[in-house]
Amino acid sequence: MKTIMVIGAGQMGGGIAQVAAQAGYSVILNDIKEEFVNRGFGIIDKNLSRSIEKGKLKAEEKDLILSRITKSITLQDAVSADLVIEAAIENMGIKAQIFSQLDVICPEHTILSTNTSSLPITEIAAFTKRPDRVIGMHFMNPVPVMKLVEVIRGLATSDEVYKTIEDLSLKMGKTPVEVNDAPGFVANRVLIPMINEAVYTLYEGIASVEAIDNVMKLGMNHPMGPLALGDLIGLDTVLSIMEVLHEGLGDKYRPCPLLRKYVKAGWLGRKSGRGFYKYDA
Ligand SMILES: CC(=O)CC(=O)SCCNC(=O)CCNC(=O)[C@H](O)C(C)(C)COP(=O)(O)OP(=O)(O)OC[C@H]1O[C@@H](n2cnc3c(N)ncnc32)[C@H](O)[C@@H]1OP(=O)(O)O
Ligand SMILES: NC(=O)C1=CN([C@@H]2O[C@H](COP(=O)(O)OP(=O)(O)OC[C@H]3O[C@@H](n4cnc5c(N)ncnc54)[C@H](OP(=O)(O)O)[C@@H]3O)[C@@H](O)[C@H]2O)C=CC1
Repeated sequence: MKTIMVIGAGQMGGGIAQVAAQAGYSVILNDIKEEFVNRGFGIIDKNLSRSIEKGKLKAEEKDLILSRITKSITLQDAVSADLVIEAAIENMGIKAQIFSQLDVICPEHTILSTNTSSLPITEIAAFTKRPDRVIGMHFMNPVPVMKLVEVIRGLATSDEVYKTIEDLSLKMGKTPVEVNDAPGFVANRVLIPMINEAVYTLYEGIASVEAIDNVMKLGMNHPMGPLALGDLIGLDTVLSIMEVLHEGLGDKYRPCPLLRKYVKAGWLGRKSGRGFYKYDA
């Protein structure tokens, strides 16, 4: 495998492109508009500069890593990809469109993977004529820091494709863990209801934002509180995942009305400058 195309240059796509380039792969970073690709590229540049300041990376290595990343605003560029990692927004309609187009554009050998945080891999695979070459590759946020990749087979995913993705995850410095194709997989089936429950405690006036986060940080040794973590993930993404859990697993996964309200207000967390906390632009 030589060339990896990453679709979606948001916080996840940017992070995935960075670790793939650091692992020595040629990377095509794609988004729908040039300004989004440039924004993703800029964050990678900043992350690498920070690593240089900390003495963890040599200055010349940064240029080499960046030179491996090509910017793209057309899906047609997937024609030269051996692997695609899709990290566009958490929306089945958009993913369906992307996968059906990729299936036409990509050569036969290309593996199509998705970083979806909750949507069924089998359903995404069914939008292609190569379901055996479709797989879930679920990175955690922030990608350069977090070790886990959940690897999720669809019903038809081949053993060869699974093994390739497992090996690639290791080459990217990650630890792959195999999980089954079910709503939210493992990570988000366990994590996101906790965040939703924290929003309910706020909604019901049980404690303030800071108090809720302090309880979980100081009481459970979590590196950040659940509301701050919701802001980091993106409240639109948290809501989308809760909706998938609710639909697939029943009423106990009902999204908190306050979460819906924040998303409707455009308070999406760090990426929009406001969520449960306020952030500098
Ligand atoms: C929704 C899904 O589908 C699945 C998910 O991803 S769920 C979310 C999973 N992620 C988590 O749970 C994250 C929980 N939080 C944490 O682990 C930590 O708070 C954190 C790593 C985000 C920040 O750690 P911290 O100690 O508070 O801050 P800080 O000292 O600034 O950063 C620690 C390191 O991470 C790096 N870092 C922090 N944020 C970063 C980012 N966005 N990109 C790259 N590197 C980052 C820092 O540079 C620093 O690196 P060094 O160790 O090399 O110095
Ligand atoms: N946030 C998280 O903690 C995690 C998220 N994920 C998953 O990763 C994926 C991306 O999430 P995240 O990076 O947080 O989201 P972001 O909103 O940060 O980024 C998504 C990017 O995809 C772009 N995009 C939208 N539609 C298309 C399209 N048709 N083609 C190409 N690019 C498109 C968006 O552009 P625009 O800005 O115009 O919408 C945006 O730049 C989602 O599936 C999410 O569930 C997985 C693990 C963790």
